Amino acid sequence: MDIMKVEREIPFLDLTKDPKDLEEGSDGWKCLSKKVREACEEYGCFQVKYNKLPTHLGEEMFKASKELFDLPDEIKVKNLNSKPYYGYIGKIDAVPLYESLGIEDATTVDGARTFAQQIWPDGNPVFCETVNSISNKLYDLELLVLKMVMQSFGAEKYYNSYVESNNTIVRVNGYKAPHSNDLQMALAPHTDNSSLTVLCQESQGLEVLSKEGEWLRVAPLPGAFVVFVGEALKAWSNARLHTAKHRVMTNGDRQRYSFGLFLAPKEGAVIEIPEELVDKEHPLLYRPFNYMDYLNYYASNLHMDNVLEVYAGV
Ligand SMILES: O=C(O)CCC(=O)C(=O)O
Ligand SMILES: [Fe+2]
Repeated sequence: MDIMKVEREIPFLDLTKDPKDLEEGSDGWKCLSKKVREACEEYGCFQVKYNKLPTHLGEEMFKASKELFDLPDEIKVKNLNSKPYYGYIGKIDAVPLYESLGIEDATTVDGARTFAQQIWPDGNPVFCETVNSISNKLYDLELLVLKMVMQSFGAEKYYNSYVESNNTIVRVNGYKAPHSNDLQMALAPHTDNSSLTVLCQESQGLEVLSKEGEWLRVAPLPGAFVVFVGEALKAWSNARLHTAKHRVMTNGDRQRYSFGLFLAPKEGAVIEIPEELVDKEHPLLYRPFNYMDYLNYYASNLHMDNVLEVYAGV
């Protein structure tokens, strides 16, 4: 008899089951918070179903993404930003299929407009509307995850100031078709530098490295999102939370699209581990550090593994 190999998967959490689960302090909420924290500790990520986000919004976003990536290169490169990883990324020899654009403060009307005016002479109001609505929903989901994690660490008093010291950036990713049957590395393994990332992939390709060193495929479930812990929140948590390396592998003749909302510390924000997360079993691992200085250090040391440990480790 054949023994079927069951593929391991990252945790899946359904937030749409019972509306009471999302009532802060309810039993359902406490139970979900525990699961969220455990997923962030063990995997550094999880898939989640979240009903505040109607599927048509995701479809509109993918349609807009396709139009964006069909534009000539000389237009796309107009998406400039002085901060590293906030603007156009592409034409990288190691990952020639990958292209990405960044929309800073995508939750605000001004943020979406600033981006759209870089790309379209008329500022594409329809695109702005789509980006604003979707990023606000994804932002709500990130805040929910952040609150659950902080509460379960008994560190909820830091929630408001943490939220205030962060802003958002949407990255829209396009991967050219590899035109090969063999899987190609479309995006190299990395961890995100954000506090949290919520990602939506239109088609398969995303893989996550487990703590056991196994690449786990993440299936694109309809209406589901992938939440990743980023280096900023890992640092804040005194490395109680894990950051998972992930990559994109593609083959065939189809382009691939994804987009993500990154919650990340603002310019000037300092990451400092709260005393609630330091004890005998969890000695202090990082000194307080300026996030943007860390990000610039990261950008100029791309060959380095464990940049956070090197930059801020004590
Ligand atoms: O396209 C994907 O599925 C992954 C994108 C990603 O990891 C990123 O933008 O940081
Ligand atoms: Fe990523």
